[in-house]
Amino acid sequence: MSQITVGVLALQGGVREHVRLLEELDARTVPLRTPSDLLGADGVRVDALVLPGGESSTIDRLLRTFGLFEPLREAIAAGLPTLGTCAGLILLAREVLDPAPGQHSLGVLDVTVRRNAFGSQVDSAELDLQTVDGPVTVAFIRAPQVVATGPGVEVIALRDQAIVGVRQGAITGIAFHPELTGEPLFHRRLLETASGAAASVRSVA
Ligand SMILES: NC(=O)CC[C@H](N)C(=O)O
Repeated sequence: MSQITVGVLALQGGVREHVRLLEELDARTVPLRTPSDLLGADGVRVDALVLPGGESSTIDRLLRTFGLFEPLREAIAAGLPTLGTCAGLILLAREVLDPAPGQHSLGVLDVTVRRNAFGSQVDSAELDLQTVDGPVTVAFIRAPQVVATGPGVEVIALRDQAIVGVRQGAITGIAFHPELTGEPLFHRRLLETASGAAASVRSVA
């Protein structure tokens, strides 16, 4: 398998832990801050994307300030394999029930989310969850919850009855942080999806 290059959105939030986990899985990573980090002369320069946790309204504002909002939205909508964690899930969502004033989202994942759904700043927890791909140990930090899903969206993880992980095509959104516990399942999946996508592009070329 040729090496996969993952663009990690690096405007704000928990970037380093994603980079470490991806590199442990033999991926190459590039920090994304500007449109030219994402787009080269021949199109999108990365095979996959990670949108990390942090503060979704801040990341949204910086995306628009740096002119990256629209290129990122187009690349994901066109099928670039993407993993969004926590604030990254909020950024992907079609609808945010309780946005900060002026907060936008990319609208590429057909879900409605509620921010800070499990309590406030003090609500941080390391939990064992069942997912469709097996058990994981992950961290929740001021996590959102998915409160509605569109028809093409598969639920991949629940916390009690709350939806905390979803997949739609090549997009995965999770409300929690696997990178903080070193849980590789979701990043491994992202790399597998990206290598499948790269192989199918090569076979039609
Ligand atoms: N850990 C996180 O990413 C928290 C997300 C934060 N509550 C937000 O609304 O953006």
